[in-house]
Amino acid sequence: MILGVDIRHEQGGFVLQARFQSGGRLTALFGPSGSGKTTIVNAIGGLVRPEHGRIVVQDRVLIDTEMDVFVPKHRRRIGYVFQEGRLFPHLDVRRNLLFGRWFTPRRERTTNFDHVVDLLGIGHLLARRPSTLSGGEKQRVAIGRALLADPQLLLMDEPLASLDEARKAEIYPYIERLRDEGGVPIVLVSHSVAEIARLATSIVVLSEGRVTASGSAPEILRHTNLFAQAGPAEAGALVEARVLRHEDGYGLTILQAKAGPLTVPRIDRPAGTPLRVRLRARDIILSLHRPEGLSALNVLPGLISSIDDTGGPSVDVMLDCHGDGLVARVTRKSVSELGLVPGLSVHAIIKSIAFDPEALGTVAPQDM
Ligand SMILES: Nc1ncnc2c1ncn2[C@@H]1O[C@H](COP(=O)(O)OP(=O)(O)OP(=O)(O)O)[C@@H](O)[C@H]1O
Repeated sequence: MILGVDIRHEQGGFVLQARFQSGGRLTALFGPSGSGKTTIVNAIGGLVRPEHGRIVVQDRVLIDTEMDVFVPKHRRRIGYVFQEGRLFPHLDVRRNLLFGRWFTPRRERTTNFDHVVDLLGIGHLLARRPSTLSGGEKQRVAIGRALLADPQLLLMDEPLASLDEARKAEIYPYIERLRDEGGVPIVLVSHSVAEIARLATSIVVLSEGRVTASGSAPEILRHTNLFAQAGPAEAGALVEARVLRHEDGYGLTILQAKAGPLTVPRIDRPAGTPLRVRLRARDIILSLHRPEGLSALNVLPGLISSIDDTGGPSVDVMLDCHGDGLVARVTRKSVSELGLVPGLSVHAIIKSIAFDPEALGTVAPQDM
């Protein structure tokens, strides 16, 4: 277990009572404003002292109120990356990066400077002052500074929230590399389902100070009702696929997933690249028979594994498509008229343009 949190804390009229464990390399904390995400991050980092409970990071107990253990902030070895990078304006990038090390005892400094610079692609920025960097570059430097302090855990509290979509897209691949090659587990606070679909290996969903769900990213994202606040059907399945080939004449790429081949708008990655793809529940329709004469390019056969009926007009139908878990959001009327029940074989139909390009990320093969 990388992270174990079981705390109770009151502040103002707000009661946080959060309990979860995560073994994921990137754990996303997701929930509406005021649900307690930052309070949890601050409790892990030592900025908030919870009244009751226990926090364990990489088998090290940071807080245990029953045992009277409270490791002070500066002894925790927790890295922080804030929404605005908080770099020192009077120091160049190299000195900003090295600043991270000053608080780490010499014998514990194991992170290699050049490796971090390379991982984050900031070698060409070393002599520059923060005021001359773009928002995305500043965040990459802030991440590097936190990493060079040799943390046991990296806390990122909405690190991309102040960036526009283009800057976010520029920084995602670096966070993916950090997740897959950085060797430091990450806790990321995010409001965006697309962002966590792309980056998270584990997800903790919070609501009003309580954990409403936690588990692996593919498992949690399939339950669309957990993400109701982000839009009626923002959630969907995460599947792992590889780039099979490109059809340049049509501007398309064919991916291979366990569920079958998937045709998507062209992705500029070489054949063989592993990717995670988010298939939103609202973009999938179901058919009892293999359709013919249909313009949609993706038709995946599968079995209904369960039906999530939360009482509203739409229902989430969980599918097992040769080992890939998909979810389709259909009307309650369709469930009844088509006679959809667990065990029935169906065809999932997805338009190729329905893939969420924002959520298309690379994935380490052992991830999913
Ligand atoms: N120092 C404090 N004193 C009193 N109440 C506080 C304090 N800090 C936060 N709160 C309250 O605790 C609740 C949880 O806040 P928190 O910042 O953890 O939420 P959040 O999920 O991170 O929200 P956001 O997404 O808006 O950042 C809120 O109701 C907030 O008003």
